[in-house]
Amino acid sequence: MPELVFFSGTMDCGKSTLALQIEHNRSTRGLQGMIFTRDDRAGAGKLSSRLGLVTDAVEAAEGFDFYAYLVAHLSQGNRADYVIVDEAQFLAGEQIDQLARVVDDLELDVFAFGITTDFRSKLFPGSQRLVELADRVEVLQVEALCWCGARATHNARTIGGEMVVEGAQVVVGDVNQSPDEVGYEVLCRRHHRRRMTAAAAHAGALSPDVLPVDPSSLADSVSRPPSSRA
Ligand SMILES: Nc1ncnc2c1ncn2[C@@H]1O[C@H](COP(=O)(O)OP(=O)(O)O)[C@@H](O)[C@H]1O
Ligand SMILES: Cc1cn([C@H]2C[C@H](O)[C@@H](COP(=O)(O)O)O2)c(=O)[nH]c1=O
Repeated sequence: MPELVFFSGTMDCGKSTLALQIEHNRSTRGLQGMIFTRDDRAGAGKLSSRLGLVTDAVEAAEGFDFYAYLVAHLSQGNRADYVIVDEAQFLAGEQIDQLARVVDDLELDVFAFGITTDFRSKLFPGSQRLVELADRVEVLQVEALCWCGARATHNARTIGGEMVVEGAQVVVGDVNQSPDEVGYEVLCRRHHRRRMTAAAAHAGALSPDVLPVDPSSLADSVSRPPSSRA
């Protein structure tokens, strides 16, 4: 049975790499895929991974009709055995409905890849509809890590290393940006809630406010046995 599968995770957890691997494994066995993306960092009509791999893709801009495109493609005598869609979070809900129809009526597997939530930890419209409609939701197993070492589950938007919570839902960008650019950082929920990025944690560690203790009293307490301390 063909399936609509949503591969989800935070930014930088390997979704585009997996999309390219699925494409590679199937195309080397003679299958023909249709690859779509929207607003990839590498530019329009590209599906790119941070490992350096990139492939051409059809840019599924606002208003693009997946079902009509594939029906036209097939009825012109072209082949499509499966469909890959990257950056699926950016799609409209109705475009995800079209992908479900591609699975059910055209009987093609559709593999969609995207982040689930935005920088405010709210669902993107495309991801919401995928969670509602997908046959399977697969959370990527190569976990991205928060600076504290816990599994990263949330995406923070940063300016100068500080987490921001105001702004447009869609701002194309990357992790590890220079401090003056808008960037992103993956965090565990605890640190996303506290708006504590790596830079904020580092600044806090260096701040004299973190340990409001007189250094001389510390020296005093370690030189005396615990029983004699106040
Ligand atoms: N220099 C590197 N060496 C090994 N793995 C890397 C390197 N750079 C990035 N990666 C891997 O690539 C992943 C990001 O892959 P990518 O497909 O671009 O992520 P996503 O599409 O989920 O944002 C990182 O989590 C890491 O596992
Ligand atoms: C959290 C968040 C992310 N984005 C953008 C930033 C990137 O261009 C993509 C995610 O790409 P990746 O391959 O998964 O790293 O989404 C955004 O526009 N708004 C957000 O809140």
